[in-house]
Amino acid sequence: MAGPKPLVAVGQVTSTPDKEPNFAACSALVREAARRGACLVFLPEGFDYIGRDPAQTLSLAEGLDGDLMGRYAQLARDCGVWLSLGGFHERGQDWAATQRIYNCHVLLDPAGRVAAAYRKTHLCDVELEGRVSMKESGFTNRGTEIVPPVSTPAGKLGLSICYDLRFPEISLALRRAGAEILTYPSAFTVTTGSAHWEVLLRARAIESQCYVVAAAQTGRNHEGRASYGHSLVVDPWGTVVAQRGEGPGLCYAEIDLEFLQRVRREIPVQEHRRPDLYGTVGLPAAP
Ligand SMILES: O=C(O)CNC(=O)[C@H](CS)NC(=O)CCC(=O)C(=O)O
Repeated sequence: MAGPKPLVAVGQVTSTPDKEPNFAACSALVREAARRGACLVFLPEGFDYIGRDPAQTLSLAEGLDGDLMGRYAQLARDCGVWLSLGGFHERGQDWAATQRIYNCHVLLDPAGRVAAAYRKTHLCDVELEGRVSMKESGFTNRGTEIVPPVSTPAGKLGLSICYDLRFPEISLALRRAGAEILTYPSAFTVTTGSAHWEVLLRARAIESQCYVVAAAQTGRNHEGRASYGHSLVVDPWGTVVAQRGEGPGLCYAEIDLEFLQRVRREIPVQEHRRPDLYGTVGLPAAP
C-alpha cells in the first residue's frame, strides 16, 4: 500500500516596504503550515518586501548571507520544512560593481541550507499604456542560467519566478531536466493576472505534465501598487487542486506522483515532440 502523499502549502501575503511585519506574516504562515503537516512551504515573489520605487528596493536588499535569510534558515530548522522563497531581492557578488540586484528564488532545506538558488532569467519590462508600467531591468540583473530540479520529499522541484511563466521554453527545459513540480512565485498585476494568470499556469501544467505551484502576492502592497492574488496549485492533468482568492492565507495540496506518471504514460507528449522542427523557436523573428 502506498503511504500518505506529501502535503505542500502555499502562502499568500501582502508584502509592504516594511520588512519586519512581512517576516512576521510569512513566518506565521510557515509555522501554521508545518503544524498542519506540510513538508514544503511556498512563499511568493517579494515575500521579503515590495519597495515603493527602485531606489528603496535597492536600499533594502541583502545578500544570501544576510540577516533575513539567516532568519528564514532558522525558521526552516525550527519547523523542519523545506522553504521555497521566491523572489528574494538579492545583493549578489557583483553588487558593488553593478548596483543592481538579482531576483532570486531560494530553496532552503529543513537544515536551513540553500539547496538551490535560481536568479530570474526573464525580466519584466512591460508597459501597458495608462495601466501598468514595469521596468525590472532598471534595477535587476538578468540571471544567467536555469537551475536543475531539486529532489524534495514532494518531488523534483523546478524553480522559476513570476514573469518566467510566460515562457514555455523554461518550463519544458525544466521538465526535460526531470522536474515533477514547477514553481512560479509571483507578484502579478491585477490587469494581467485577471486575464492571463490561471490560463498560463494551467497550460504550463498540461503541456509539461508537472504539478504547478504558484504562490502569489495579494492586495495593496503600497499606495502605488496592487497584486492579483489567486495562489494556485494545478495537477498534471490541468485541474486546479488548491486555490486562494484574495487576501493573505494558506492553501494546501497533496502531490501524487503516481497520478503524474499515469498522465505521462497515457498522453506521452514528451516522446512525441519534434525538436528536429523547432530549432530556432526561441530566437527573435527574422526581419
Ligand atoms: O519588483 C519587485 O519588488 C518584485 N518583482 C516584481 O514585482 C516583478 C517585476 S516588476 N513583477 C512581475 O514580474 C509581474 C509579472 C506580471 O504581472 C505579468 O507577467 O503579467
